[in-house]
Amino acid sequence: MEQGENQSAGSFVVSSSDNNELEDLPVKERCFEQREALPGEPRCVVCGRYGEYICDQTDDDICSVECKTILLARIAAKTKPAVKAAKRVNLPLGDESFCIKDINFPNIPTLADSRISSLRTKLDICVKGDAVPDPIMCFSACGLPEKLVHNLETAGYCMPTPVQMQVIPASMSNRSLLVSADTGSGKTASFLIPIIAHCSQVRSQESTSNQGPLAIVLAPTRELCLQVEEQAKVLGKGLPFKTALVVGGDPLPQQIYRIENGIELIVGTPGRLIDLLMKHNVDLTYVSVFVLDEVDCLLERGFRDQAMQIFQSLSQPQVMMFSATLHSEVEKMSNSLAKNVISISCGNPNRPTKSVKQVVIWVESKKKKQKIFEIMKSKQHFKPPAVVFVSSRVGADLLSEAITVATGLEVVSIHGEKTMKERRENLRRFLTGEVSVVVSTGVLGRGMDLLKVRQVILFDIPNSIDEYIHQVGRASRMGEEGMAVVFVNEEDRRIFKELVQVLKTAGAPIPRELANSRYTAGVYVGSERKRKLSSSYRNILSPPELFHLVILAKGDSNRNSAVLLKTESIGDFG
Ligand SMILES: Nc1ncnc2c1ncn2[C@@H]1O[C@H](COP(=O)(O)OP(=O)(O)OP(=O)(O)O)[C@@H](O)[C@H]1O
Repeated sequence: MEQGENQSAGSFVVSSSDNNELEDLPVKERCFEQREALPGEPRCVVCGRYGEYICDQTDDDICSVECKTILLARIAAKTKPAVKAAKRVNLPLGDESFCIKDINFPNIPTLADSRISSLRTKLDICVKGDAVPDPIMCFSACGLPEKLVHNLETAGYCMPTPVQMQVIPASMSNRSLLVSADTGSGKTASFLIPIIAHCSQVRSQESTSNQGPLAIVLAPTRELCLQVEEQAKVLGKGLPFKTALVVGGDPLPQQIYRIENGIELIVGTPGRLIDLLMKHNVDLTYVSVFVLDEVDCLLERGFRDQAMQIFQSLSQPQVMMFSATLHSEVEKMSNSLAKNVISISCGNPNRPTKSVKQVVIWVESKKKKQKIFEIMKSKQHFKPPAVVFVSSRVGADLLSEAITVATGLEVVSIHGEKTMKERRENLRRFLTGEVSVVVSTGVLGRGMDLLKVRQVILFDIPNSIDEYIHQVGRASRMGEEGMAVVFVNEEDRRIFKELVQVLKTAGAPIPRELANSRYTAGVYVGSERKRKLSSSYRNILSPPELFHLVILAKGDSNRNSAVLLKTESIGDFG
């Protein structure tokens, strides 16, 4: 069972599917003993066979001890390439030019407190806590290793995003953090950059032979762990920084082997990590950074006990907690995990990112399939690649097959009952554009950076408004415009109130049935932005593609006197 799947779980236990049949296979000695790689699987960089484990001295996939030896010999023979000096970002002088503390240039005067707070306001950053470090404006401003700055440039990260501007210096001053920022705003790099800097600094100074992990990142799904580890490898390339991925469905012996051979960062799901820690003695003495990505989810019933168990096996680490949705309960819990926590909030957390247009359609359950077929057959409304979210595993399989039959589109599904191999392969096919639609349960709902996706369809609305915010957020990364089409009907009444509030704040059209429902009683659905709302409505829905849509007259709190904007002609979405 994973985050976002519609099965009552009770407490999370390591399921048997977490330990698949491959687990007991030993590491291959010889190259010929290894099997051929299937499409999408990692390949050995030496012979091209299945890359069963990763060579500990590099980040490359390797099939066997034999190929590892060849690879290391090749590396040793090569001369070290020259490292290009990191480019400095030259900020223009004048009113809009800020110079924040730069350890490379200690003589440059820094901003007065009032300018710092005005800078934070401009960047939409709010901070709470004692002695919060000033934001940085460029990556080279806080003593990151040159190689890391180079890797950031190579990855196309020219400037930090607002959340990174504040989180990186705060984290590098060893403070524990609770961070909320929009979906797709760069939270992952904001914790990976300080972790990589810390690990490579420790390793380059260390006199002991300790090779145990220095940092742990927990995330609720395997796919998210995979993605975070992948990003860590890209940003930490060429530094004394190695990672281990500890997720269910992948063989445990390889994960243990990798950790035993010395790594700096473990990225894992709580269940599998506990499993590994119980079966194998891993020295956690030197773990000084503990990250909870999607912390609100990790501190929910089901994950909380395991996350706490892992936390308790560490000795007072710096704790960094991240999510696009945070509430006071998590804030209270975060204070029990660490002292003197800094709270950082960027942009518009607890709301869907502004760059996604929300289009909510009232559709009765038995008509949902027909509606999604119509959308996917419409050149005007279907904007692939698209992610369709459903509430159950069976539903994901059935719907993906049904879409293929009805539209001819090739569709894959991803959910917790599939093997890790199938999940990896389906995700790869989707991300490489081989298939244009993926139907998923909540396992792709949080944290997944599905870069090209600009459309999500919430076929089943999730159980909570927080999951709604995360799922809608898959349609936009770094402020790119996207669209979320949301099917709603009476069965979703548990979420009506919050949904109406969210739609209202975004200036999104509210279907008449939703606005008039008795379950939205008490929520003022009138809008002070009628004109703006109407025009945004027209942008999305040029006739004849009209919903049953109401927009209340300005200042009119009587929901029954709603002004009904065109209900007669119902087009593709109707
Ligand atoms: N400084 C930067 N410059 C350019 N691109 C960046 C920068 N930082 C992050 N990105 C890119 O922005 C995208 C979104 O980042 P990320 O996945 O970390 O968002 P997030 O805030 O964790 O979102 P979510 O809440 O959905 O998990 C990624 O593709 C990432 O590579």
